[in-house]
Amino acid sequence: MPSPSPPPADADAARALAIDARGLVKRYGAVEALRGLDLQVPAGSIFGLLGPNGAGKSTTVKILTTLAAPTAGTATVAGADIGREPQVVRTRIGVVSQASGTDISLTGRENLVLQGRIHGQSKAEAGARADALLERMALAGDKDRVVRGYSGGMRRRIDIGTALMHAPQVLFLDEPTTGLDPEIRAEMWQLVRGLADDGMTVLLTTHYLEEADQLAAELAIVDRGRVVAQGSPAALKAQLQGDAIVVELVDPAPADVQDALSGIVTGLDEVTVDGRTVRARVEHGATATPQVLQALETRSLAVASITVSRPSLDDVYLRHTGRAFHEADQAGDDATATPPTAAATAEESR
Ligand SMILES: Nc1ncnc2c1ncn2[C@@H]1O[C@H](COP(=O)(O)OP(=O)(O)OP(=O)(O)O)[C@@H](O)[C@H]1O
Repeated sequence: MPSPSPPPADADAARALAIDARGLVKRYGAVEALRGLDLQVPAGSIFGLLGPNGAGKSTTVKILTTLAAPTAGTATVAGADIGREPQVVRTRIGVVSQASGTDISLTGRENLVLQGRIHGQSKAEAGARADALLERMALAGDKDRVVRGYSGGMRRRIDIGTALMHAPQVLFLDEPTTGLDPEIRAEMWQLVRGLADDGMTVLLTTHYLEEADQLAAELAIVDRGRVVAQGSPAALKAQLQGDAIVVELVDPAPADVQDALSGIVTGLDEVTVDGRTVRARVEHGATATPQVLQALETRSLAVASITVSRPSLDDVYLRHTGRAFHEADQAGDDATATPPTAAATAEESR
């Protein structure tokens, strides 16, 4: 006999999913951009897709927005199957890519109205919706100026307004704040939060850890074509016990520095070395700091600085990929490379 309210067999069954991707694979010739990517995005919230350059974020978005077909795997977006119902998917999604689709020779309002007309709206309907969105995007005062004269932040807002003209259920935002200064970035975050407050699902790709931390209710860390961790930023950080300890040495660290520290400092874990930087996890940062300093001094290794901090998303990334995020981001990832082991260091991504 089934119980009146059985617990869900699968946590995903208990929440409505705006995006449900299973086993996505994408090969470009010999390059395997996606290697079996799974992604479950709850409806009505901001979801961050976080990963360094080349991790596979853009490829994932291209597939989910029906611009590219997966080599293998399936996905539904806003309840429609990307393979069987691509037209339906397209009517239910809005896409803001890094390359703006806005016509800079038209006014802000003309761009939005044009988009509405393309989606089959009457002139009056498109005009009314454009005005409401321009108000929402804080562009009402500039709506009759040509976009060529807009600032970077204003252009980004016009791009978002244009993508919202047909009232999509899911909005894809690809690196929405790249190139914007911090003040404008904060304004953009407010705007995106407002969209989710109104029930829209926002899939945000970013390589800014802080952006993912601030904005995303939940995020997936993508590394070399796979999701290696998914959860709320707080939950992902909470999985890491203890403190992060980072030592900057004056000279490059010798290869055996890990052994030197692990043997002497109690409770030291996950030691990685990257040039002059030594990172580790410790149970109690305050207790371990003098021990670390002493161990390094015994080896005549001069210390430039030492910091102890609570786990950050950088630490989460390091835990799941074996590499520091900024290193992987700068290097770009080689999708054909062998995935690293947990003990791998940033050296591998070079
Ligand atoms: N059309 C293509 N042909 C060949 N290789 C490709 C193509 N598109 C992407 N790739 C490769 O697939 C991998 C994933 O690329 P993708 O653009 O999805 O990464 P990303 O995480 O979005 O990075 P970025 O932030 O730089 O856009 C990379 O190794 C990239 O070089």
